Amino acid sequence: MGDANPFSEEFFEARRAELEGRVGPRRFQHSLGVADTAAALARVYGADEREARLAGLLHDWDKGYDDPGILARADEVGLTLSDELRSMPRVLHGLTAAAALRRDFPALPETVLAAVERHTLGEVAMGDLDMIVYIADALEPGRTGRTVEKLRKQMGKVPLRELFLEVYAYWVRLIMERRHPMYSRTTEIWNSYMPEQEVFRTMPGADTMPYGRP
Ligand SMILES: Nc1ncnc2c1ncn2[C@@H]1O[C@H](COP(=O)(O)OP(=O)(O)O)[C@@H](O)[C@H]1O
Repeated sequence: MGDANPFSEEFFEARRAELEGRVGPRRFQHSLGVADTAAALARVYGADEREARLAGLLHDWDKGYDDPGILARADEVGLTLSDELRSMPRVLHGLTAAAALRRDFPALPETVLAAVERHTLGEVAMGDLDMIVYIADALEPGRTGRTVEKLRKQMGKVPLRELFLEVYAYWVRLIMERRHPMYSRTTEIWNSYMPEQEVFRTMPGADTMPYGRP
């Protein structure tokens, strides 16, 4: 089963049914919305639709755990967490899901697992699929609000990376408005997409990871 072709309809349907038992009904509907939105974005931006649909379906695979549960899950799947991440259980489900899915379904491509892993906090040097799932998580039809509606209208109209940065900035604003703690690497991640950093990276002899290696 773990070796089944991850792009078959059987695999998708089996994970869909399993997901329904892992998360509540709203989260399940959200996941289906993210799968569809990610596939639509992949079509528009020239990425692999099947990978996008699958990563969208699986991104909240571990969202059903409560705070102590997700910390236990992190231990169970062998993650080594910094003290900071251990203090932020709400951001861990993508990291644990990627590790658990890699273990339980070894045929899943790393590109899909990376998109699942990065869907909450983002990362430096994200690929198209990573950005697509990050955006789809925020803009699937179940998400509401003026900013979401404005951003949704930009799907397919602005370059993928521009849309990703708009969505990332929207999330950072939300976290600040809600007075939630901000992951300390958020600035590093944001800066890595700024044009100044791109220029820096292309300079001969420049360290391509000026903020240190992950
Ligand atoms: N850079 C960040 N720093 C701290 N918390 C974050 C960051 N990005 C997202 N979060 C928080 O992580 C939680 C889970 O995010 P996510 O999985 O994307 O959203 P959702 O649960 O709405 O699908 C949210 O509470 C969000 O505010």
